[in-house]
Amino acid sequence: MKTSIATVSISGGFADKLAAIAEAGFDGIEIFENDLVAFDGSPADAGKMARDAGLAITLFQPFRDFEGLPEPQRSRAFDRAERKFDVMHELGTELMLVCSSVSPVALGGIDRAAADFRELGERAARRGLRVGYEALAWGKHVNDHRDAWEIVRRADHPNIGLILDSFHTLARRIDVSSIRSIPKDKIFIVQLADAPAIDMDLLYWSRHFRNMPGEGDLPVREFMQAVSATGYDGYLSLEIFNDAFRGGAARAIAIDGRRSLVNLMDQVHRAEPALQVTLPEMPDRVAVHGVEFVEFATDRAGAAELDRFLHGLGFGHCGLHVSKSVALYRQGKINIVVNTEKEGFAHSSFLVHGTSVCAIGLKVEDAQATVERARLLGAEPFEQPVGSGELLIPAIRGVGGSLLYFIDDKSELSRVWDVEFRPLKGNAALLADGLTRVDHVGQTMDHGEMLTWLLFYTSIFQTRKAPLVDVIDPSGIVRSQAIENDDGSLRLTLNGAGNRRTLAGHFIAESFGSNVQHLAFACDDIFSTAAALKARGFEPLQMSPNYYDDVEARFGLEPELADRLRDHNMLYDRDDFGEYFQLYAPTWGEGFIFEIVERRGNYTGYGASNAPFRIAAQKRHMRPAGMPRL
Ligand SMILES: O=C(O)c1ccc(O)c(O)c1
Ligand SMILES: [Mg+2]
Repeated sequence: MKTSIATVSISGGFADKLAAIAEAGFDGIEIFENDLVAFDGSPADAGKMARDAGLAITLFQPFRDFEGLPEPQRSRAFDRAERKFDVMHELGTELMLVCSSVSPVALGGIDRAAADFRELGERAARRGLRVGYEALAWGKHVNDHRDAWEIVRRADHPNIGLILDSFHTLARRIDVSSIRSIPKDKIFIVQLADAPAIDMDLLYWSRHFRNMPGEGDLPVREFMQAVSATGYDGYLSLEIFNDAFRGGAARAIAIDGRRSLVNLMDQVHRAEPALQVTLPEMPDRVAVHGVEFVEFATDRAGAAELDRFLHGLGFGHCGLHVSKSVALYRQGKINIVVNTEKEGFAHSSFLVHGTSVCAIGLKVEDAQATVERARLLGAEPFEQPVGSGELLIPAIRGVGGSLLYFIDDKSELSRVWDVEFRPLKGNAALLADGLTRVDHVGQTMDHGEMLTWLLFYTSIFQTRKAPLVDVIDPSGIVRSQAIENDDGSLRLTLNGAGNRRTLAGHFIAESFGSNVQHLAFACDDIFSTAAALKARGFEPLQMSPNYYDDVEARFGLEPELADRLRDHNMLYDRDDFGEYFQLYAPTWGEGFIFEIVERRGNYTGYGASNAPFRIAAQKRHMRPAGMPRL
């Protein structure tokens, strides 16, 4: 697989773009003309910089409004092309992209366009160059790759070929099987982009909302299967026009890009094994069986606070690490690890973020395979020295530099609790209020990071994304993207904060970066859990009385149920598949959220419709009178 990316896809100046692209492991770049025009060296300098960075220049683009012109515009277009051929010569690239004309004076006619391309092919051949033709989805006469291919076919010139761009084909829902019969030698390059399913003007959609394959909703894999069926094995070149990427972190976006291509071709290979795909052997996306543990990093004072809080939720302090200052709290299948070591990863994490979740442990089908796949997708494996008698738990870096550890049943990793912890007898049995497992983990991040982590989780694990949901905070919108596996044993929510005054934004600002903000625990009978917690002195987050009047009216609830909800400060939601009950603890620290939920039937959501009211309640709780408004 040969990978390339258009310079428009990455933020920064030309040198920044090159550095990020090269570091992410791409083989080449497409030079978007504006990036060259903005660059303050010669085209030869730009070409040298790219080659010095180890990058081929795979394409120079775009050349616009060429075909179908009447005279005198036609002759001028050829003159313009010759000027750009000069630039390409200096740059050191041999392929130019001509996109279909949007000129109001352009005339239609496949043969007219074919004749123009034949002549352009002659001129390109004299210079040792090639020209590829791409159908823009909004082209005036040509907006379908099948028409562009017919023009290229009739131009019948070795230096004229077709350029396929997944966006233009898929945005118009053009049948991709039409690609399979195109001779591979006539496909000069393949551009790839995905996009979220939004109903809008094609040009605007393309120029602002494209994203990496796998980050959007277009069937890019099917498109790429059709391309691969031709035998095409040239560059796969990302061409991503996206407002957020233009302002994003160049290195992170480049890594996402490379990850998206490896994942895409792996998916293509698995969907249609007969296709020739050159990729290193890699394990398939790994099945996850749940959250095995959540680890907090803190100090002694923080640990004492957490201890009180966890006891209040019915967790028993039931284990001590054999050699480290690490405590284990348990309830049902939930393991909470509290790490107060004075060195190592957890301690560094505590110094940066304060008391916070520094790691999540996932139960997976195969821990080694997970790290191997993640590594091939550009994730960062993590290792630190382990003490004698401890297990080396495979791990990678996740959101905000935190860790994802992997436990499986295949190896001795499954015995980690017995091997690494001395039981504290008695405590566990005393407590336990019916919490069974982690229902979901909410990770809060800047809005611009959401696609990065969406691709991270969906490319490494057998998971899929749920529809994006807007969570309405009184101070702004927080976008929430759930990622789930089929049996619901893994549910993650990525919450993207747009500003610092939302509860999510405040949390990122105060804890210095993206992190787990929200832990939701499942139970089987939330009313009995609520009663048991109450008996222990647990005081839930106080909801406004108006909420209960509204929820009763909205769902037509029986008055008794509404009263029970009100008595327990419980929240309620319902969808076509089931019901959802939520009980919140008061916010902890700078907005950390513990929640208890019960799903009845097959409720699919996370209570987004309750979010405005619960966030308002949380903010009231966090802002004692006289404190500045959040
Ligand atoms: O938006 C455009 O104009 C444009 C230009 C060149 C391309 O390759 C493309 O896909 C779109
Ligand atoms: Mg394109």
